[in-house]
Amino acid sequence: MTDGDARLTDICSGAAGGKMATIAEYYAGKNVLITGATGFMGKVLVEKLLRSCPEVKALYLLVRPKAGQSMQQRVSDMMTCKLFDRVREDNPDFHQKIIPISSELVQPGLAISPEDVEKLSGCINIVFHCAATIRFDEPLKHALQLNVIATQQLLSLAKQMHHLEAFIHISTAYANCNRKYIDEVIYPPPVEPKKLIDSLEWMDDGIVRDITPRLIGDRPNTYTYTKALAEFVVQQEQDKLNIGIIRPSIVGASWQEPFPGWIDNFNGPSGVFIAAGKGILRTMRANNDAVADLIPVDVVINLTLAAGWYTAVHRPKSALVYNCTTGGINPFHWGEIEHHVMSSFKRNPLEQAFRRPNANITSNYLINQYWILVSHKFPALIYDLFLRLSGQKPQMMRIFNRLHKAISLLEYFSSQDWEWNSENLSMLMSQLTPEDRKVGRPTKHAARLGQIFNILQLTYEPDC
Ligand SMILES: CCCCCCCCCCCCCCCCCC(=O)SCCNC(=O)CCNC(=O)[C@H](O)C(C)(C)COP(=O)(O)OP(=O)(O)OC[C@H]1O[C@@H](n2cnc3c(N)ncnc32)[C@H](O)[C@@H]1OP(=O)(O)O
Ligand SMILES: NC(=O)C1=CN([C@@H]2O[C@H](COP(=O)(O)OP(=O)(O)OC[C@H]3O[C@@H](n4cnc5c(N)ncnc54)[C@H](OP(=O)(O)O)[C@@H]3O)[C@@H](O)[C@H]2O)C=CC1
Repeated sequence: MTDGDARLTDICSGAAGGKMATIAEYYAGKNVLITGATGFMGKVLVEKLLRSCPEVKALYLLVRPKAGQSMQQRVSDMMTCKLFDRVREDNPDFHQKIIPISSELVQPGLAISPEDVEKLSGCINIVFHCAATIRFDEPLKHALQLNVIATQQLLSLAKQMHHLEAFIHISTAYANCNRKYIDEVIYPPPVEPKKLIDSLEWMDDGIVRDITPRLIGDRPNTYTYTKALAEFVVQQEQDKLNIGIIRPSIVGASWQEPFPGWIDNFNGPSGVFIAAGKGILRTMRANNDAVADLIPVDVVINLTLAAGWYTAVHRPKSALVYNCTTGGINPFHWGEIEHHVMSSFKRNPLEQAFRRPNANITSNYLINQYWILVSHKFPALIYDLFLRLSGQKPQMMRIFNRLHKAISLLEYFSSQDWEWNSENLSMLMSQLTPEDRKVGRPTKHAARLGQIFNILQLTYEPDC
């Protein structure tokens, strides 16, 4: 076991002997309900609970059938991933603790059978709500359905749970990105969610599309808008439930757990890095000096489990919000990221690159447009011409069009920075042992090493 492993295990075992139940002791014998368990963060949460809190009683996962696969098949496939190798080594029968429950979150009653509702009501102790649509181009009606209405329905189910001790909602640090300084409070919603839900119900998709920019106002997309509304609906239940809200910033590959560099998607910066490494992306609008608030997924999940424990044990009077960000502690800037990414790919080139990697960021709109023309569109045209002449189907312009759409949605986040207060996070850390604290909040050196790991040692499991 490495030094890092020992410390990361301690976050769940409270090795320094706190007065109250340690985190692993707390989760022992508990039944946990998780939504979004097949997603990026959900999988890491399931793995971490099974590995570091081995006495947990059972994990009930709300899963839908998808792409012709039953929910059981999807969960079985997920458990064969490399991500679960360490759990498998420790306990080959770990799958016995996983109980998939069929659920489609955008259906009435979450499409959970009455028998399952009864079962969950009688046994669940902690709920982790991770499911959401994280697409920046999601039509408002669907984003509202999943991020807000499904959250309301899950809260209704939670209120029926006789032994519920904590409800942990995963939000995003960017739910209030229309503000420059973001405190650990729930801000008044841009609109009363009920009024919006009632009005959108009768509108057809075309009308909703037309009024979406007016509704979302100074937020960049339907994702951040609906996540802000979701926080408000969660807060409405704070008198009846013990609630914790986690707001991670940009979640990247794992720093250490269960091994460095694990990721299952090309969302956000990861897709940009790969496009740069392949020599496709040569220019992007980003501010060199703006903070790149990246946080490794394992750090977010450690905090999430710690927040579940704290919420259940301390039962705070009102919902506690945890801004789970790195900028205030270990500021890392987009300019530095560019430098690390490019030097990593120069030392370790990716296979089958389109061109030699050479990406630059600029905050200047016109300079960026110039390089898009010269370094993206012109080479794509030439390459497509070559493909046509050699009897093949042109494809490069199509790839660039998709890339331009993706980066146009991301530029809002790379061109400015935000300041997040993280007092509740500090308070939570102070409740942990000194060793645990090091783990939950990486040192400056570790955070930078984490970034380099994330770039050099990515283990993509896209079909996991
Ligand atoms: C050189 C150094 C440069 C340094 C500067 C870097 C700056 C980066 C700045 C990033 C800032 C990100 C901020 C995020 C903040 C919010 C965090 C959260 O709360 S929530 C979390 C944040 N949420 C998000 O990040 C969601 C953002 N993503 C979206 O909204 C959509 O994916 C889409 C609209 C971009 C594309 O829609 P659509 O055209 O329908 O396409 P599909 O979705 O169906 O995917 C098609 C294929 O493209 C792949 N791919 C996906 N994304 C990217 C990418 N960024 N790029 C490249 N590729 C990408 C995808 O894997 C798939 O591959 P395959 O299976 O075909 O092989
Ligand atoms: N990734 C990031 O950078 C950040 C994420 N967050 C938040 O963290 C949470 C998890 O994000 P992440 O893991 O990245 O997202 P993913 O897109 O990887 O996972 C989303 C999960 O939600 C499930 N889901 C979506 N629609 C439905 C539905 N109709 N019924 C049932 N389940 C559904 C998906 O299931 P299925 O497999 O069936 O599609 C999947 O398990 C979200 O709340 C997000 O807002 C916050 C900050 C940053």
